[in-house]
Amino acid sequence: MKVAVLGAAGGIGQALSLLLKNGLPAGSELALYDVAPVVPGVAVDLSHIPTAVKVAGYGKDDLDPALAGADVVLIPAGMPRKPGMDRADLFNVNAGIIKTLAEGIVRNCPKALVGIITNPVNGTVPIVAEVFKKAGTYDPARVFGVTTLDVIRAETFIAELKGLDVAEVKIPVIGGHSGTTILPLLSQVEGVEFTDEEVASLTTRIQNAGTEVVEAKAGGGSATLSMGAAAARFCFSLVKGLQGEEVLEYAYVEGNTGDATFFAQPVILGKNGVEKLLPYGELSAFEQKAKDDMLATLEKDIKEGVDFMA
Ligand SMILES: NC(=O)C1=CN([C@@H]2O[C@H](COP(=O)(O)OP(=O)(O)OC[C@H]3O[C@@H](n4cnc5c(N)ncnc54)[C@H](O)[C@@H]3O)[C@@H](O)[C@H]2O)C=CC1
Ligand SMILES: O=C([O-])CC(=O)C(=O)O
Repeated sequence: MKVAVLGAAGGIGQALSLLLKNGLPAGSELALYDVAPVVPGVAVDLSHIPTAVKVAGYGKDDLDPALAGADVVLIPAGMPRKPGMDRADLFNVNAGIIKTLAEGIVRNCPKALVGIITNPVNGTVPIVAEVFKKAGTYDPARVFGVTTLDVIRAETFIAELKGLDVAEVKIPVIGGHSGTTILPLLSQVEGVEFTDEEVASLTTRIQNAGTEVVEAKAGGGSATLSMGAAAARFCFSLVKGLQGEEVLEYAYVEGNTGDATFFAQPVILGKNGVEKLLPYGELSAFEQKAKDDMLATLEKDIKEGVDFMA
C-alpha cells in the first residue's frame, strides 16, 4: 500500500504523517511531498520511529516520483485561514495549487483514491474532478472531500453535552464543509434526545468549530492536530476498503442525493473507493430547512471550482 501526502510539511501534513507512520499496515510506503525545504527532514525524523512503514520525503521538483504508483493520495497542501477570513477567501490562493497537484495525479496514479483536505473543500473538490474529466480519468467513486473533522467534532461535542462514552456516539454529518453547509443530523443520534435549544446551539457550534480554533490560535492558523486525526481516520477507512473490508464513512462526493452536484453523504468504501452510496435518511423539520437554506451557497461554491477550470 502506498499513501502519498501532498503538503506533508504543514501543520496538518506533519500530524497526519505521524499518525500514518504509526497506523498504516506493515509493509506500507508513505511518500511525503511538499514545496517547503523542510520536507526531507520531516521524512528523516519520522523514519526513526520503529514501525514497518517506509517513509520517503520529496521536495518541490519531485511530485512525480512522490505520486508514482500511489494507492491513496491525501492533500492538505495550501493556505489556512486567519481570524476574520472565511474559508471561501482561500479559493484564489489554493485553487491553483490543487489544480497542479491533481495534474500530477493524472500523470502518475490516475486510479488512486484521492482525499482533498485543502480549503475551501466545497470548491477544491470540483477542481480536482474537472482536472480528471479533462484528462479522461475521472471516476467519482475515487474522489473525496474529507469532512471527517465535522463528524469527529460532532461526536465529541455530543458526548460532552450528554455525558456519553464518545466511542459509542455515531452521527451523520451531511452537506459541505463551511458554515451553514455543514449539517449534523442530530435527529439521527441513537438513544439521545435533544431539546430544540440544544439542537440549535449544537448545530451552530459544529458549524463554527473551525472558526473556534482559528480564533483561539489568534493568527497562528487553523485546526491541524484534530484535522490530522480526522484525516488519518478517513485514510485508515480507505485502506481497509482497498483491503476488501466494507467501511461506512461520510464524505463530500459526487453522489446521488440530488441536493447538489457534490454533497457529503454516507458511503460504503471498498476496493474501488465508493462501493455504495447510501441515503442520509429522514430529516427533522429543522434539518430539512437547514438543508434547503444551504443549497444556494453550496452550489455557488461548487460553480466557482468548475468555472476556475472552464
Ligand atoms: N477539510 C478540513 O476539514 C480542513 C481543511 N484545512 C485546510 O487544509 C489546508 C492546510 O492547512 P495547514 O496544514 O494548517 O496549513 P500549513 O500552512 O501549516 O501547511 C500547508 C502546507 O502546504 C504546503 N504547500 C503549499 N503549496 C504547495 C504545493 N503547491 N504543493 C505541495 N505543498 C504545498 C506548504 O509548504 C505547507 O507546508 C488549508 O487550506 C486549510 O484551510 C484545515 C483544517 C480542516
Ligand atoms: O476552519 C478552517 O479554516 C479550517 C477548517 O476547515 C476546519 O477547522 O474545519
